[in-house]
Amino acid sequence: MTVLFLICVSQSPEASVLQWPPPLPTTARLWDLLAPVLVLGWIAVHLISPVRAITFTSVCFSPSGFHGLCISGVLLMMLLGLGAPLGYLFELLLPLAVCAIALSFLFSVYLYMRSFWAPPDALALGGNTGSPLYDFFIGRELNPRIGNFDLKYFCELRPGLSGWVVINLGMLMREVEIRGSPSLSMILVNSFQLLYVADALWNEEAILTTMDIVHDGFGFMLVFGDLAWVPFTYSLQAAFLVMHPQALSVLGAAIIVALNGIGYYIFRKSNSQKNQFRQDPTHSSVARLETIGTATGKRLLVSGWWGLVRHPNYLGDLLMALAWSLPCGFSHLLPYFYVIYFTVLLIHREARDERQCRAKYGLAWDTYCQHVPYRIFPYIY
Ligand SMILES: NC(=O)C1=CN([C@@H]2O[C@H](COP(=O)(O)OP(=O)(O)OC[C@H]3O[C@@H](n4cnc5c(N)ncnc54)[C@H](OP(=O)(O)O)[C@@H]3O)[C@@H](O)[C@H]2O)C=CC1
Ligand SMILES: CC(C)CCC[C@@H](C)[C@H]1CC=C2C3=C(CC[C@@]21C)[C@@]1(C)CC[C@H](O)C(C)(C)[C@@H]1CC3
Repeated sequence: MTVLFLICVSQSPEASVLQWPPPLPTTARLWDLLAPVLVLGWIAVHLISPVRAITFTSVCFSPSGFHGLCISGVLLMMLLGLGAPLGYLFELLLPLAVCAIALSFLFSVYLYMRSFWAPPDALALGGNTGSPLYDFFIGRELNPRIGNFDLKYFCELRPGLSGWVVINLGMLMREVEIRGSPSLSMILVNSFQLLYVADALWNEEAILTTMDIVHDGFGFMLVFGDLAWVPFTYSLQAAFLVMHPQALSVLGAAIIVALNGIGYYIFRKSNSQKNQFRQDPTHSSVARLETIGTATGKRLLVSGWWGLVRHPNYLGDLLMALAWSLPCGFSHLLPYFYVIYFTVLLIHREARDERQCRAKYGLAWDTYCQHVPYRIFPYIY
């Protein structure tokens, strides 16, 4: 409901989340036969670049999600060259979201059912409370696979993230149809988010160490998050700009580009530093960093990016989130939905990670917290 509501708001003239009565869609606007064809076709395209089974010691990628993004990009350019009306995605947003939500629900039912045949060691700790509704939501099985095809890993990145980029491009094309050329704001939003998605797919294997893959079950929350929430709510700024053009000065644009650049730099450098340290602590780029030992044998970084705050990667991500909203001006709250939601998500995620690390590392974690007292924002939080 939230996804559909937000799309409706973004397409309404007022674009106000508080407007009353809310801009409800007619049933005709919710359905288009093209939508299920596109959603299923999109998933099928991404199945062509398959993911093999993942164990946390050996991973076979063939080919990478980044190649998948490039192939999708080339296909899209060819379609555009042939005159495909990509701008029609604007009108299709609601039907596409309805299909993605329905698909997420059906797929989660399948995951829930099949989990009863999974061996006990394949189940996730959190998703097996015995309460059917809760377990369905959180997910009972940790890494469900068909043969050696890992369903969670496949859904986490590829269809949703590249779907997000295509929707953004569709919004840009719609703007070109309406106004003759894309606005500076639309170009910035498209470029920033394309960079973010390309980065995620380029560094695809890094998600193997994220909480979602390591700890969480694969249930409705993650399926819906991956296949519906990400493509349809993360693209709200572009959808908003179609009907609500914004004047942006060159100086304003330069400041926003700088903010996104700084955010991306912190995000990428800190994530890469930790990944490198976890893969090979003797590597020259991390070998000189100060660390503390833990009872598990693993060490924790207390200098470099991870000595600045306990989650420098969240800090960078949040700066980028702000830079994606600013091109939409200050007249509406809707384009700031992402940065607000994301702040809540990351604060909650940080608290969850903190609990897990304290349980895992005990006293050593407390020592780390004394060395690095701030969680995400230096001297603030
Ligand atoms: N755009 C979006 O919607 C979302 C984006 N993200 C982004 O995903 C990225 C990954 O985030 P996430 O999976 O939450 O967690 P992190 O990548 O921050 O990983 C946390 C883990 O890192 C290890 N760690 C923590 N501190 C240290 C240290 N000092 N030295 C060495 N290792 C340490 C611990 O694992 P261990 O010790 O076991 O290695 C800890 O559990 C982030 O950049 C985040 O912003 C996340 C969620 C949503
Ligand atoms: C439906 C709920 C309101 C929230 C669901 C949460 C999910 C949308 C997010 C949980 C962790 C995510 C990650 C990314 C996207 C959002 C979800 C699925 C990520 C793929 C984005 C790109 C990053 O570079 C990343 C580090 C690869 C992210 C990994 C976690």
